Amino acid sequence: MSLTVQMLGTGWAFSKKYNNTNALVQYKGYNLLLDCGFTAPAALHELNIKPYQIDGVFITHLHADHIGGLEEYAFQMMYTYKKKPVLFIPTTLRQAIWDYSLRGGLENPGENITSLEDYFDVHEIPVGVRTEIASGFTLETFLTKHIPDKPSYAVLLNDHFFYSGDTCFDLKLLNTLFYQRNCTAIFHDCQLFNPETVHATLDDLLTLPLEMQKIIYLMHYGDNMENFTDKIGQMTFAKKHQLYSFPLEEKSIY
Ligand SMILES: O=c1ccn([C@@H]2O[C@@H]3COP(=O)(O)O[C@H]3[C@H]2O)c(=O)[nH]1
Ligand SMILES: [Zn+2]
Ligand SMILES: [Zn+2]
Repeated sequence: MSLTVQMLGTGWAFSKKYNNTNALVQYKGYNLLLDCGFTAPAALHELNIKPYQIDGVFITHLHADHIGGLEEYAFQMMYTYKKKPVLFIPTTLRQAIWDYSLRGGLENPGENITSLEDYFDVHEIPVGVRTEIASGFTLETFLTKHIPDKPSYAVLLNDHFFYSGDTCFDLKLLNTLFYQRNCTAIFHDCQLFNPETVHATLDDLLTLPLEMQKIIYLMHYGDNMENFTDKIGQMTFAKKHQLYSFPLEEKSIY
């Protein structure tokens, strides 16, 4: 079986060219959306993908380029398609995503709509626990070094496909993924300028061994990406809308 990835966008938070870095991952017929930023509804429309074709959404953290499209998604699914979508949310983000991000727009006391569960079939994901989200499809989260005291998570699918979300350079995690967990694909955020702020810089990623670079796909990059196409070593720039396919063995938590 293969896992396929299609990036709805590959840009940084302020990109005006590449959309938000959000990904549609398909495995055994299950469509998982990794993050749903403010450009995601338009990006899905660009790909002629309807909201109801998504089987579940996973959220890495609460920045708008990762959750800003959830209000439209929630309203569309409730009022247009009359379906309750699945939301996979790291346990530590479950209350905050409602109280501090979605409640203002989604709460409707007059209709007794007062919680995240009124819109979503909510599945909390405990960090570091390999969780089966669909038959043979497992998801495991890692706390990333992004904004101090604001939890942000990376995700590992079926032990082999890693998606960084937003993180600073974390050599220890990358070594664990590559040498111990035998990762075969690493989609990683990449800040094209120095010094490091709250994302891994290209210069830091270029210090990685070449055999690791060969499986790294760079995303969450600036609009000046085209100035760097010959400056990324053995790594690859992930491109918006391109389909990437990775063979995966079946995984179960049993
Ligand atoms: O301490 C901070 C907090 C934020 N920021 C910027 O705001 C952006 C928010 O989305 P993002 O996480 O994709 O990227 C972040 C950075 O571009 C920053 O440079 N330093
Ligand atoms: Zn971001
Ligand atoms: Zn962020």
